[in-house]
Formats: sequence, C-alpha cells, structure tokens
Amino acid sequence: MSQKELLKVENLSVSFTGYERGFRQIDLQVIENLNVTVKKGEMVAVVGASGSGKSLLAHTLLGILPPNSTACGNIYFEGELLNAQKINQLRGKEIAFVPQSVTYLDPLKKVGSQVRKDKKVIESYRKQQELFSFYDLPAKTDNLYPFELSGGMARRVFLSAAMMETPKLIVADEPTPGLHLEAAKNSLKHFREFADKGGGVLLITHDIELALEVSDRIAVFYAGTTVEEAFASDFQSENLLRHPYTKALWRALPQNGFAPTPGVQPYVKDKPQGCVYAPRCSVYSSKCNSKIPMQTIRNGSVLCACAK
Ligand SMILES: Nc1ncnc2c1ncn2[C@@H]1O[C@H](COP(=O)(O)OP(=O)(O)OP(=O)(O)O)[C@@H](O)[C@H]1O
Ligand code: NI
Repeated sequence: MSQKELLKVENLSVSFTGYERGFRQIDLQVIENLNVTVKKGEMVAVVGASGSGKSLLAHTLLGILPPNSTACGNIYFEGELLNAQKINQLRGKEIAFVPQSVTYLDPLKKVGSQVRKDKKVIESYRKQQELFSFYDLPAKTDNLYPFELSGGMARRVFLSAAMMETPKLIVADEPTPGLHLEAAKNSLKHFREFADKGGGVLLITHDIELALEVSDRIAVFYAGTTVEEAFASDFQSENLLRHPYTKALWRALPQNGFAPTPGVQPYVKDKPQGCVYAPRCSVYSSKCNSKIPMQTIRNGSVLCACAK
C-alpha cells in the first residue's frame, strides 16, 4: 500500500440475513468485491444508482451496519488493517461522518449539545459557535431541536458536527440535497479545502456534475460492486472512460444530451452470474458470462471484460 493512501477498501462484501416466507433463513449479498481508495489530499466521489451500495459502504466504514449484516474484506486506514474495535475508536474522531438522513440526530436533544457531543467545556462551545458562524447557521440554532431545522440547516449542522474534532477522513453521504445550488457548492468547497489541507474526503452523491467540479477521482458503483475508478478529468470525453455503465452515466449528463439508458439495475437476488451490467450492456459478448477480473487501464480501474 502506498504511503499516501489514507483509506483503502479492498474486496468488501456485505450480506444481510433475512427470512423468506417468514421461516427460511437466507443470506442476501448486497455488496460484493467493492474497492475504493482515498489518498491524503484527495476527494473521491462515489456515484451510482440508488441501491448500488453507497450508503452501506459509508456505514461499514463507520461501524454502524445493522446487526443482521456481515461484512468481509479488508479496510486499511493509514496503512493499518482495521477491525471493529479500531473502527469504533476512529468514528467521530479521525473518521467523521456526514449522514444521508436527518434521522441521525436525536429528536429529543437540542442541536448545540449534539454537535458538542455533550461536552460542557468552554473550548467546545467556542469551536461550535465558530463552526455555526462559518456555515452561516444563526446563533439560535444552538437551542433548536432537530425538527425545527430546515433541510439545508440540518446539512450544515452535520458539517459542523463533522468538523468538531480534527478528522483525517470525512465520509459524506449525500451532503447536498435540500441545499440550494449556491449552498451545495459552498459545502463542497469546504470539503475541497479540507482535502487541499491534506485530509481525505469520500463524497457519496447522485450529483455527478457537482462531483466533477470538486473531486479528483470518481468511483462508480453498480449493483453492489465497483465497476470503475476514474479520474474526474476522464469525464471530459466519453472515450477516456472505461466501463459501459460509466459511459452511460456520461451520456445522461445534461451537457452530453441527457440520454437515458434502457433497463434497470438488477435486484440482489437476480444478479447475473458474470458481469452485473451484462443485461443492459451494448457491448455484451459471451465472455461477460464468466467471472470478470478488475483491470487497470490508463491508471484507472475497470470491471469489464471488453474495456479498452
Ligand atoms: N437493513 C437492510 N437489510 C437488507 N437489505 C438492505 C438493508 N439496508 C440496505 N439494504 C440493501 O442494500 C442495497 C444497497 O443499499 P444502500 O443504502 O447502500 O444504497 P445506496 O447506493 O446508498 O442508495 P441511495 O442512492 O438510494 O441512497 C440495497 O439493495 C438495499 O435494498
Ligand atoms: Ni444511500
């Protein structure tokens, strides 16, 4: 592992135990062979369809997966292989989380004390006030309950909470919905500045256009796996991209014609044997039916037997 790698997720799999027709126990493998790396000073955006495993990756990194789930694979942080205990130590300190849902706040506790994590020392009050003013949150926000926050305020409260300690990595799950464009750009700018100072950011987002403006690299998820890790600059031209799904995302961007791709991502139980994208792929061939190895092309990685 290179010295500069802050986070390396290697062959992550996550499965859930459920019950079919109420009594037969089944294991649903929702994430399989997922890989992503964030270097120091880098902002990596994770994009992909709804249900492709983006939030589960974040929850694995924070050690907050539900009890009926099992995660396998290797997660390295600053070169050290993490276990559950180490993840718990890092959470909220060296690894900060900006969650997707406002329900992460305790509805019965005032916002200020949640951001301060109940610390009653002057230093915590001072830092919290500084952060609230930095994120343009009115001073009274301190005394509000979560239900009194607008969607945009809640996101900025999450950002403040993430910055209370001095994290090395920020994992942000959809930090921009509910913000108007300017505020969304501003919060991404804060992440960019954090990365420029040597931190790492893993930004989960549906907004590829915004992600391209601020990120260094883009990890593309599909049906629970990483199909491509590309440079943001590769999105300047379809030919620089490696995977047919990434190319389809590129064609769906407004500046490239908004072209829709027919078909839908397969449900966990209906995933095909070989390439997960095969049923929708325009360059499908028989070699896509066997196991596909990850390849490196033009310094990016791709999970496609036909990629050039
Ligand atoms: N508690 C659970 N039990 C069973 N399956 C789950 C559970 N949580 C998530 N999943 C499944 O895992 C898959 C990935 O979910 P995840 O929330 O990571 O998607 P996502 O990429 O974050 O989607 P979105 O863009 O909508 O937030 C989905 O197919 C989902 O149905
Ligand atoms: Ni999600």
